[in-house]
Amino acid sequence: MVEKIQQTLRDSAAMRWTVLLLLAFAMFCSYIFMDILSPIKDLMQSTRGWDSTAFGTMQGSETFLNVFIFFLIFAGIILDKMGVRFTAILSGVVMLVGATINWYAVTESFQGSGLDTWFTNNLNYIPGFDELGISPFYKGMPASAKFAAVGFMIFGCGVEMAGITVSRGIVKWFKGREMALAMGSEMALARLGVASCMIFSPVFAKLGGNIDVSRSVAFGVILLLVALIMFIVYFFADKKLDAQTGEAEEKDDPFKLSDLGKIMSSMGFWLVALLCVLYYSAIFPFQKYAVNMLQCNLTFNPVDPNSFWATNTVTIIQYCIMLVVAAAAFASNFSKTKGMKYGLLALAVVSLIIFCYMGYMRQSAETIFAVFPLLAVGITPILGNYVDHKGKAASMLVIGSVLLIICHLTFAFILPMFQGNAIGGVVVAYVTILVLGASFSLVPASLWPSVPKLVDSKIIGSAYALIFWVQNIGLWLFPLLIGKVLDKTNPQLVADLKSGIITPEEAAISYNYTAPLVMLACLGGAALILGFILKAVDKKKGLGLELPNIQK
Ligand SMILES: C[C@H](NC(=O)[C@@H](N)CCCCN)C(=O)O
Repeated sequence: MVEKIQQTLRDSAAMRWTVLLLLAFAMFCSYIFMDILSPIKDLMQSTRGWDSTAFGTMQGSETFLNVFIFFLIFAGIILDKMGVRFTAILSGVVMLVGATINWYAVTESFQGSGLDTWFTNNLNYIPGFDELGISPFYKGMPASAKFAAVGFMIFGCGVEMAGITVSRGIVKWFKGREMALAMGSEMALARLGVASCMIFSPVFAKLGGNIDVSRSVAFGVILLLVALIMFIVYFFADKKLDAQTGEAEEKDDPFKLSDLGKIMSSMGFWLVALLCVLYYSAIFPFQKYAVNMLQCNLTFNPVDPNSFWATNTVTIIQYCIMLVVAAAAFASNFSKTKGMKYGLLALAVVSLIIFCYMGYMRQSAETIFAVFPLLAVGITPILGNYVDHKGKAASMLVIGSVLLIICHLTFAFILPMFQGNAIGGVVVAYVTILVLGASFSLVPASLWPSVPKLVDSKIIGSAYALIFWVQNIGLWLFPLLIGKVLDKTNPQLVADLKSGIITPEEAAISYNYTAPLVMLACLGGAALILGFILKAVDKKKGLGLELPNIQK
């Protein structure tokens, strides 16, 4: 009997976790590309002429095809029909194609090319969409931003397809085993990707003293090539598993259009889906502006370019410290003794303090914001473990929403009060970002494992595709809205920029972010109300959201 169990690849823990590493590393690379331009919004404005509206429209385009052409729903069908390994490779190729277009759009060679002229004169609107005000292009949008948006739209199809494929891949390899931990670990690595891009994207853009934003994007493209290689290696491992088990791919859990009806009739599902779109709309779109928001609100004293703190060696040291924080916090989940656990946590905390101190000494908004996903790396698996053993998922959704509101309001009203106070501003920024990081661990760690409690296990794939689709509506709308609100609520700055009174460099770091931040806090408020409704529905209908995943 034991011999028979040992026969398949997934029965070997080493093999299972190696497969998870392949999938998670592919997602790590994709999350790096997703936010590659976020920490260099100011450089996009000063070197490519992308104002906040152009930046926001380009960033929001990532989800356009998923939302309006229903690509995510098709992705679910492709995943069912063709299986995990085919879809993984397809998503890798789609991401790479989109990213390459995106890269070309921001290169020097695009400037003045035939494509530049064509995009300047064309694609000023999409009939039908423009009338509704939902076009990813507009008249006057810089050609580079339009072409970059085309690439980012294609990339967006690939990355969301990869998201649902990786989730199903994890289920395939970990079902009945450490599935929640595997999902939490995959999310943690994805968050590390965001932290990495916050640190490295500006470094590549400013490498050698001359600014070239396309270098950062090229770095992201290379990583997506690595992601594709990871998926190809996964392909062979997965094929071997199927050969061993004799199973045909994914035939046990097919995606059917009729399943959508079943899912849509579940009130609990809708509450979670709406909470997901509201919460994530206040996080991912914010992530794209956060570095610029800090640049606009904090007073940075220029660091002497010849000093130690201005060198790339410091960047690498700081990144290594970041890895120590992540690894120590992550490993504490697996420690056998209390001494070991607290020792690792103490190491994580001390390293985090050193990381924050270095961010302050470097006077750079990007390294200050990097602690946001970093905290999520450390505590998402810890909270996932808590949900597995103690439950309380609905309560965690409520607490996460409360923290989200507090953080956005602090950024909006308290942080600007510290303008001119270099140390006070950075301390308030760090504390708020860390609390936001805790919120961003509480919600994902409790939201995603709650979905299987709301729908039949046979239609879980369709449920994730649908929830991602609903979420993508917000992820498309809010980057765009933030950009528009920024330009509308800073009319003097926009006018001064147009008339040349201030330079693009000055304009890029002088926005007042109060209005967009209040808008994001309102999203948190709506998520909080839904959280309370969900708790009440859970109590009344016995959905089991507050119960542990692992029943003793
Ligand atoms: C697991 C979850 N992933 C998502 O929500 C994806 N739809 C990625 C969205 C990113 C869009 N820029 C997560 O990362 O918590």
